[in-house]
Amino acid sequence: MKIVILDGGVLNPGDVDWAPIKALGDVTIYESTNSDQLAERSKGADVLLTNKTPLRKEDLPAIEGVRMVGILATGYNIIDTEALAQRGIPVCNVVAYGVSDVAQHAMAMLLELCRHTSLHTESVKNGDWLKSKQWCYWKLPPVCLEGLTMGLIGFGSIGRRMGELAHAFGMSVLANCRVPKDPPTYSPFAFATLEHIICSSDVISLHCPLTKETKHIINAKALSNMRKGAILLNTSRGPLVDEAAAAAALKSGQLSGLGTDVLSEEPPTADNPLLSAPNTLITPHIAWATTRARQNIIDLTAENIRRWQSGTPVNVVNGVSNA
Ligand SMILES: NC(=O)C1=CN([C@@H]2O[C@H](COP(=O)(O)OP(=O)(O)OC[C@H]3O[C@@H](n4cnc5c(N)ncnc54)[C@H](O)[C@@H]3O)[C@@H](O)[C@H]2O)C=CC1
Ligand SMILES: O=C(O)C(=O)CO
Repeated sequence: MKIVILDGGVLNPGDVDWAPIKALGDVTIYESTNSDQLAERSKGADVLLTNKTPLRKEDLPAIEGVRMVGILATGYNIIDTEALAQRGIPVCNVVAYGVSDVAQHAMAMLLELCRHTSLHTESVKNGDWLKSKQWCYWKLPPVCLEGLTMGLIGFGSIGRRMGELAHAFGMSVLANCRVPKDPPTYSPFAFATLEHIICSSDVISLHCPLTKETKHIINAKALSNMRKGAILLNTSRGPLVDEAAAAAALKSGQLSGLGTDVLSEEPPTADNPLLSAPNTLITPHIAWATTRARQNIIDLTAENIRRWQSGTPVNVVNGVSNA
């Protein structure tokens, strides 16, 4: 079996082990691949693996002969899954490889937005404490999470873990997802409509996939309906948020902070409005990138390929059960 990894460079710069995938056949690993290189590199491949290299309808002729596509990630918005389904090509993603990893990243941004540790460390190192007339000073008062409400949009693997972390910090938790079921045992917790979450949460954290329905789920209207001074967290996908509207809300104080690990374009262009927005933390899509989570992706992808090969595919996101 010939397996081609189109963009293995980010997933494995050398600190995790491709062995579980290499054990399955003849594996070729490319750092990254652009659309012009797709046809040549996919030639003869049975399995194509991509992390963020798009596979759109117009790319289908270039991947003629490929029998299975694996995404080295959970989110699969870079792939036209329907077009691949029409060709009978199953697309499998990696589920729950780094649930705590992503939730902890969202929580790290929330804590930084509430406790301002970097802001104050920078101020102290710049000499402000030496010059202070008082034994203590602050540039912004710290905020305590206990008693506040966390609104989760998306309550799958990561959203649920985020709910547990929020609960551990003494927050009430509201959650919205497509099919509300299996409520957690902690309290206070409630499933809620999107509208209710928008207007009743102190912190809103996004954990749903990017789809036609969720694009700009946080738009100017949603932002204006939020509590004054709410905090927004996005570790899912950049286009869930209308970035121009979010930047305006940060400038006006309608949002008191934004923590985002993702942007609408990655890498961003210099004119992205969030790059200059106040009270905004931006990390370069690294919530998933612990070594343990990246090794999990490799191990679970190998299992996806094995299951597909044996005729009992799992984690198929486009309904094609065999090829
Ligand atoms: N920043 C990073 O490094 C990472 C980001 N992600 C992103 O996080 C997202 C969530 O991951 P998981 O929790 O593992 O996925 P999951 O599939 O377990 O959960 C997704 C949840 O979103 C809900 N959902 C779907 N459409 C919705 C809608 N229109 N409105 C409200 N809820 C909706 C589903 O019902 C489900 O509860 C992924 O789709 C991916 O985009 C995932 C891993 C790493
Ligand atoms: O797994 C995902 O969806 C990520 O965003 C990391 O690649």
